[in-house]
Amino acid sequence: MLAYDVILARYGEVGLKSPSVRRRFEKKLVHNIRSALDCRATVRNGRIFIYPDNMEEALEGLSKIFGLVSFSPAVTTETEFESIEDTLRRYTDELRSEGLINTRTTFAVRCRRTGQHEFTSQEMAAFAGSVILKNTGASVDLGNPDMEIHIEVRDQETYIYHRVIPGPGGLPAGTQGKVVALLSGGIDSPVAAYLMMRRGCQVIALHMDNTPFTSPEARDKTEKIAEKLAEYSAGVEFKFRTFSYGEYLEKCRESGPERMTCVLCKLGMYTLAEMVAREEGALAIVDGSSLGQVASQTLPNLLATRMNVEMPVLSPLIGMDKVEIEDLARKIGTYDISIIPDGGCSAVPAHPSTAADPQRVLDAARDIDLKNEIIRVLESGSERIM
Ligand SMILES: Nc1ncnc2c1ncn2[C@@H]1O[C@H](COP(=O)(O)OP(=O)(O)OP(=O)(O)O)[C@@H](O)[C@H]1O
Repeated sequence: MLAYDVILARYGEVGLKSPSVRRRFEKKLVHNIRSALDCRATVRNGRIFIYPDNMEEALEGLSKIFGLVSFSPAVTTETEFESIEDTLRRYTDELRSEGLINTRTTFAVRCRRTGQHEFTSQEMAAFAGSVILKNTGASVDLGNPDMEIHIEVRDQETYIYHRVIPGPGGLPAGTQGKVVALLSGGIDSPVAAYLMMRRGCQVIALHMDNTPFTSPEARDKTEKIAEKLAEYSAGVEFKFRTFSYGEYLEKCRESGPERMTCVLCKLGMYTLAEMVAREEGALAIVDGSSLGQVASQTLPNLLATRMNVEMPVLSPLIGMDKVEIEDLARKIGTYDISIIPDGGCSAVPAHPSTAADPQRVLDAARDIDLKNEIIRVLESGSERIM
């Protein structure tokens, strides 16, 4: 492998902020990178320079740092024609031995420059191009090359790289405040939590354990999903709390209309989520609803299940198709855990209500003494797993 000594990382939206917000975001981004990789990292002129001990591990780690648009492992050399020529020769020798460049391939040099130099960017690109051409026999194609080789001249140091690895985008974790994310063992809610984390939120993941209506596998799965999500939270605490919810669900079945069991279950969840959010200093609730996907996610039911809460309930998947959600779940690594069979929930009635009438839901909530039941769930305490 090439003897890379630094990673140049780029950030997008952070760069659009006002100078003071930008400084705060940059600081957080660097803090998160250092926590993930345990290495030196600094910001200079709109780039983050990262000096890891283990390059491959670092590249893997950076793919989970929100706020990064892309990053490139690079070789540093002095801004002298001789050193650049020498380094380019070694660099392209290595590319040749990896089969990435040869007499049948085309390349282009892209040069960027900051600082005062006695050459222009075009002159440097032309110089580098002629070195590469001589060393590899590859030909130049500026319009549609097989490979781009980048030369970034920054004052007295020059960086050479050819890989530009896409980052996850978004905003640095921990810059947008806290949310409580309702996490089931299903495919959707982990993706919803991930999307809010990508927008910079700190997540308190909340799981209602529906034992005896659900199996121990359902809870174990959710714990594994939480562990996976926590990988995207370097530099920021990720909490996972579970509450025993089975007794409340039993009360819904006993004292509520059968068809409304799922609606009352969800109404209770959002009610509990809001109480936990107040305890945790969170300002919103996140769930994995996607309009019309299942019986509980019709517009009337979305309205009925949120009637008790004042905080915004954010549903980042609301307009997404199942296939899109599944693709994202695969990409972030939660899909394979979510599809482990767990037996589902045995409290679901044969014909769940798909268009619950708000007034009837409120009446049913009163009949089962929902608020007090949920306060009891809250007071019986949660298990903090992470
Ligand atoms: N046991 C639970 N604990 C915490 N949150 C839950 C639980 N069950 C459901 N939720 C939340 O309610 C949302 C809607 O759940 P519902 O069962 O209607 O849909 P779903 O398509 O099965 O969702 P998912 O795929 O996320 O499980 C979920 O996306 C999740 O955010």
